[in-house]
Amino acid sequence: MNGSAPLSLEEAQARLLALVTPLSIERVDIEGALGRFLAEPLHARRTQPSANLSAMDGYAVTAGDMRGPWRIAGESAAGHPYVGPLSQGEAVRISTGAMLPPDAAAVIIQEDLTREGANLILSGEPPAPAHKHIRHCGMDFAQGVEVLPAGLHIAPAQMALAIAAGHTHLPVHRTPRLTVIDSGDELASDPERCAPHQVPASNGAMLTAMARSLGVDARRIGPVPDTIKAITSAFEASADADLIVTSGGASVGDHDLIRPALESWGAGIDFWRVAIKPGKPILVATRDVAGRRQIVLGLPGNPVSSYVTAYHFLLPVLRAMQGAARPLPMRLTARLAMPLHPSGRRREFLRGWWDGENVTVSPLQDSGALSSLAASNVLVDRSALAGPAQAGEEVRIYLLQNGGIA
Ligand SMILES: Nc1nc2c(c(=O)[nH]1)N[C@H]1C(S)=C(S)[C@@H](COP(=O)(O)OP(=O)(O)OC[C@H]3O[C@@H](n4cnc5c(N)ncnc54)[C@H](O)[C@@H]3O)O[C@H]1N2
Ligand code: MOO
Repeated sequence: MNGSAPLSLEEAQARLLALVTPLSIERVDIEGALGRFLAEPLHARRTQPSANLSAMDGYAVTAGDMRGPWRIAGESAAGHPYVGPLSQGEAVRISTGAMLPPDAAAVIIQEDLTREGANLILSGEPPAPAHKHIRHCGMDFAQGVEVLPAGLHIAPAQMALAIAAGHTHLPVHRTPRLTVIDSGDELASDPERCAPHQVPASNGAMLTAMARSLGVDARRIGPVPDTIKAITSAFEASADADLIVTSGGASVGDHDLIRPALESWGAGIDFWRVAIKPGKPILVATRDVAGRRQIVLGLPGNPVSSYVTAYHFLLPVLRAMQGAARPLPMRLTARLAMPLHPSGRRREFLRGWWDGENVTVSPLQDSGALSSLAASNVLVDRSALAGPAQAGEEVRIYLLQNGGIA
């Protein structure tokens, strides 16, 4: 394993996602489905709008009767339709969202009309085409059509559509159970009591928080000392987890014990090392027991390496377990606000700030520097062995917000 070459990011992501089977399907209350992924295509239970409606405030008139004058026959307000017949020479006062009387064929907006007692005179222009201000029955969707595909992320707009389509519950995949293990003798669980040879165990909380943003049921173990026995015990205590994430101990030092602990626990290592900076020593392992698969992600301990690998691997695998059709973050294009030095032998993800147009790369790119990560909203994607880049050149970026998915 030590001798094999690091995988590319895309190869490694594909190998990890190929290990995933989406979790079982359950039906949950629609608000509880927010942030999750639709497990089956959703069909409309009703037609929207379910009648012809006015899109403007004005007056409804019959076909071929666009010049007036008209006599005002009644009113159709939202929720209170006009039920009587409507003849040529008559108009019905109508508000936005109100049902069009069955005999009406046009709505003239009130700005184009003048009211004189019970009569109405055209003072502006009639609508062209005549049906311009009418929202026709089924304009949004018809009963029975697919309104949302399986695998879609359920955000507020998708939730609203599902409600409008007549649903109170949605099919989603069960949320993954995740265990996050901090490992390292130098880790202090209390940041207020941290000796100079120690470091606060910030990765566990950070990784748990990233996972919880996907609604995942995450729990933490540790900090766990650097012994194979202690790490193996932490794996054994994670028997119910679908996914186990470790941070630290993934590299090549004498105290980097995640790989031997995985082997002693009976897990098989699928791959170790990806040609990215930060994040090279990431590993992926699996343990299949009684027809159930547990996936282990061993993330590097450096805080920014942990974050970047969680962004590219942990969040995608959690989305895939929840049935996401597009589990990977999306890449956008931006312009550099400043020149960049040539890059090294690994593809690099540089912390930066994107103002919506230009991106400024942080001068501090050490993989231990949380300060520049916390001041960033994007990762700039630099290919391996890229030459110098000039200000104004296009670069690819990943948005950190919302894990980089829309
Ligand atoms: N000779 C080599 N040394 C290293 C290599 C290499 O290829 N050859 N790779 C380097 C790279 S790249 C990385 S990334 C690191 C990752 O190493 P580990 O995953 O073994 O991480 P640790 O050594 O345990 O810790 C690194 C660093 O991060 C701090 N840390 C660890 N856990 C936490 C935590 N839960 N919260 C906050 N900070 C944490 C730890 O104290 C260390 O400072 O290896 C390089 N070495
Ligand atoms: O991959 Mo390490 O994450 O360069 O610091």
